[in-house]
Amino acid sequence: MTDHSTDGANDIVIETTFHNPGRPDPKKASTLAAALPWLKAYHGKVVVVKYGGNAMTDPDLKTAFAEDIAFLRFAGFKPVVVHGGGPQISQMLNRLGIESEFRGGLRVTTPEAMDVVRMVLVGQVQRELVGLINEHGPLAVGLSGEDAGLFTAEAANTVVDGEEVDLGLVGEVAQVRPEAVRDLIEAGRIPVVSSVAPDVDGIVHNVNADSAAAALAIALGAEKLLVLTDVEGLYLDWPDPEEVIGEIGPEALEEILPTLASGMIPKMGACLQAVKGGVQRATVVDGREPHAVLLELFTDEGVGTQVLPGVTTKTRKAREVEA
Ligand SMILES: Nc1ncnc2c1ncn2[C@@H]1O[C@H](COP(=O)(O)OP(=O)(O)O)[C@@H](O)[C@H]1O
Ligand SMILES: CC(=O)N[C@@H](CCC(=O)OP(=O)(O)O)C(=O)O
Repeated sequence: MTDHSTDGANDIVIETTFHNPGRPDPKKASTLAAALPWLKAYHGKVVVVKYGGNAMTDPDLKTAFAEDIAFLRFAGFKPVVVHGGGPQISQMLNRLGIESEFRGGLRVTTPEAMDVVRMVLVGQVQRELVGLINEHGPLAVGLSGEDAGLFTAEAANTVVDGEEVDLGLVGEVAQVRPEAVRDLIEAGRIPVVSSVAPDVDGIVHNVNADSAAAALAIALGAEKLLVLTDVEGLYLDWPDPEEVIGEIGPEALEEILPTLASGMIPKMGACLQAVKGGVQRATVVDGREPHAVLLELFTDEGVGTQVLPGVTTKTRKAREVEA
């Protein structure tokens, strides 16, 4: 870089290799230019971002998330947010003295607990995210599976240690009518979806947000499902933090799914469902990292765990060695 500053009398031109604080930093331009392939690849494409309750604990993280989502929209993506709020629901249930337990990564939901789930997800978490995104313009519109027939649920039970467990009012998405979400996207809005859904009789069920996000991503023909959580990705041998799986194909994931624990069961199940349903790739990333969405979508470094067809299982370390 050439600095044309002079000493006045002798017009000395000084050659410098460092950034002159008075001038634009060329590194910023190269960071922006490096995003070009991703901007081209995702232009006009639907990206469903699932924001887990565990990645919402810090106000700064939530602000950075809202910035990322607004950024995507202004960069020509079509972002759709599906949010969770498991820890926030548990906190409210505790405050109200209502007991709840998780079986196979899903909350056993009594009618009393269901009222709290709906109140916290739709009335609290969704409202807060809508407000944060709308600090960047009149963009976000909140809705739940109850709005415009978006989701129809059917009762879901699960098998734990070989035994069928009755989960109460837990549902899985049996049908999606994505028209309302599509209308919002086409109007330039950002849908923010809560994972509660009525069954055919109108009884509202508690749907795990990962599986709601997968069902919506499939129905919208999304390019990508991006899942933000509170771990770096899928650990090969949980809870040993040594190895994180960098990429895995659907067949291999299906094989290891029964060996997974707690919240990773519905999460990886949802990624599998999404990819099998035609979503190009599903990625689980660490939402505790500020701007995790931008880092994942605009860099080639491969953060988190990617599920995509046609790859052999690789840990992140193995991938780094290859690169
Ligand atoms: N193999 C694994 N790799 C990573 N995390 C795992 C694994 N098995 C279980 N977990 C647990 O799953 C949790 C993520 O699921 P969950 O708590 O439902 O997150 P979220 O609120 O983001 O949906 C992790 O915090 C971790 O405790
Ligand atoms: C059936 C079931 O377990 N539903 C979840 C819904 C919220 C959710 O999925 O939140 P996270 O994404 O933060 O885990 C629950 O009650 O906690």
